[in-house]
Amino acid sequence: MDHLDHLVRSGWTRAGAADADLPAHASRWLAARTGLRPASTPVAPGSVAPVPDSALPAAVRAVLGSIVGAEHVLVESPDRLARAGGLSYLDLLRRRGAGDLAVPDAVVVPADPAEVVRVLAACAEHGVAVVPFGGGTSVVGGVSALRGGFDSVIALDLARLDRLVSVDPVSRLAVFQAGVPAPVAERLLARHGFTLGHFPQSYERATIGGFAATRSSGQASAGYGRFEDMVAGVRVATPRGDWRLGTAPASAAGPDLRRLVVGSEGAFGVITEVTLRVRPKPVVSRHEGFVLDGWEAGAEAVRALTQEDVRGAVTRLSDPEETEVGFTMNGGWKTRAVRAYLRARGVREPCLLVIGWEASSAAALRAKRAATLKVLRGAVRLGRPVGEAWRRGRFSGPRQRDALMDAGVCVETLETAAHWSGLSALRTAVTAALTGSLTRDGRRPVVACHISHTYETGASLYFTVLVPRDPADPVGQWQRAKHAASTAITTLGTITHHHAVGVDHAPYLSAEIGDLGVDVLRAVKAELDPAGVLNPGKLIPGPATAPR
Ligand SMILES: Cc1cc2nc3c(=O)[nH]c(=O)nc-3n(C[C@H](O)[C@H](O)[C@H](O)COP(=O)(O)OP(=O)(O)OC[C@H]3O[C@@H](n4cnc5c(N)ncnc54)[C@H](O)[C@@H]3O)c2cc1C
Repeated sequence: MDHLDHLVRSGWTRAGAADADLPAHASRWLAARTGLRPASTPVAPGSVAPVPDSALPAAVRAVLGSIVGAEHVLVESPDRLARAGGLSYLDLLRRRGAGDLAVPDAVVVPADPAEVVRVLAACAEHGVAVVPFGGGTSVVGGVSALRGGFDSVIALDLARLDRLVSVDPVSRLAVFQAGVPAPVAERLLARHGFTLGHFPQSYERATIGGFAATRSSGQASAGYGRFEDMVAGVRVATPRGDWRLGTAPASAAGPDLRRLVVGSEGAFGVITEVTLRVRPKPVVSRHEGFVLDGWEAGAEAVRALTQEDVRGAVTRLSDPEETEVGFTMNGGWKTRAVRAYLRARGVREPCLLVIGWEASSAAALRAKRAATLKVLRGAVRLGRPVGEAWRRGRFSGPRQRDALMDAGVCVETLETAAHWSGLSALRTAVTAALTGSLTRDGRRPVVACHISHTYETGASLYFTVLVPRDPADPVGQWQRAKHAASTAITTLGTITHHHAVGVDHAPYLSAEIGDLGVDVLRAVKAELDPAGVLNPGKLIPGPATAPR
């Protein structure tokens, strides 16, 4: 299956680090700033993980083959290794040979929703754990092949559920099968003049079903909303049968059960179709860069833009550290000129703000932009080149992860959100927790942060961490830092704004939703998945969810 080959990977890109080398000036800066030394050699590059023999009994394999076709039950090592986890730093480390890697016993690739229902019924009957697998971009352990209490586990790859089922241009609705990757969805919608407007950084790989299962949020969320806001209906396969929800634009028929499915991370059922609200494709767009002096001024400006409803579809504020990292990674005479200009304007702590407007006409865009500029009177304008450079590179950040890992860097991200009144305290606490945990033996972390999803009442915070890898304990180094950050987050914000719970956040869930909330999730799971085969160890805290 050609389209799955790229999933056998040690990194984000097909070619690994070769896709995005680390420029020499960036390596020099990292060495000076973090203490990175050439001695910080990478763990073995490439996929060196051992693949155990498949534990799936031959009789069960035959049953699954009778449902999806024997050729769609894959048991070869590369196919299984390809679905052994997602794309977190720890996932990538494990594929490079550090720590234990959970490998599924088989990959089952059904063709349609009916086959998914039958596969789930068979797995429930035979006691086989099922890990739904979309694009495999989870960064929280969501696609780790955990068995729970079962002897075997399959990855249920949704790649063949790849159709745009229908478009209703009058109601502006489109029904997609769950395995459609985001770029394909956009291409299919463009033929009808529509867009979803959902562009997370994982856009190039993630799927419609994965977005719905994780309550994803894209870079243009200020204009188009979170993915859950786009979901008008869902079709879900459960071990107890097919379930469809969402028949009208609004309803008072009891609690909104779609909300129970969206964000259920494959623990309640497998989403097979999603009905999505679509929007006319914008005719014009424009991205510009601005600089505010200091985090507080920047956050205040973003709050004003949001609460006065004049932000762009993209509204993204970097803190001083992230702005500095961006300047340094770019390098070159243009960056030097920008720095000199900002100094001349008296800016001491530059915070880059990128605004992207979209509209159906040039006049409408001009009006939107004018309203934004009125609120941004105190900002230094850097103009289109800076904004458009961000737009061009908006999916390329992850490519540099491979090169950074090869250079011996621990590189990872985490995210949270809080109300405006508590946002800066949350940023300070998480930065301090990460810095405190990772400053060791001459290693000094870079902890950078940005706001990229804004709401009337608050915003998300997204942290990027760079620190020389601890060669003695690379896995433990990040686990301790993540635990420190998560502990700080539980008192001030949400444990996850858009990455979902997976394995990594499950131990912190009850602090947010209460033990009663966890019991409600357990009760729903028991009803929909009585045998407990669906994605064990994910979402719902339990013995399998100790911090990784
Ligand atoms: C570099 C990088 C950047 C990222 N940027 C963003 C971002 O900007 N915004 C954002 O929201 N997220 C981001 N993510 C996280 C990730 O891309 C999202 O969680 C995405 O929604 C996952 O989609 P996927 O198809 O890859 O799902 P997968 O990773 O395959 O699965 C995610 C979870 O959902 C379950 N699942 C998948 N499909 C289904 C289904 N059809 N039915 C039921 N359960 C299912 C899986 O079992 C798993 O628990 C990023 C990840 C990476 C690696």
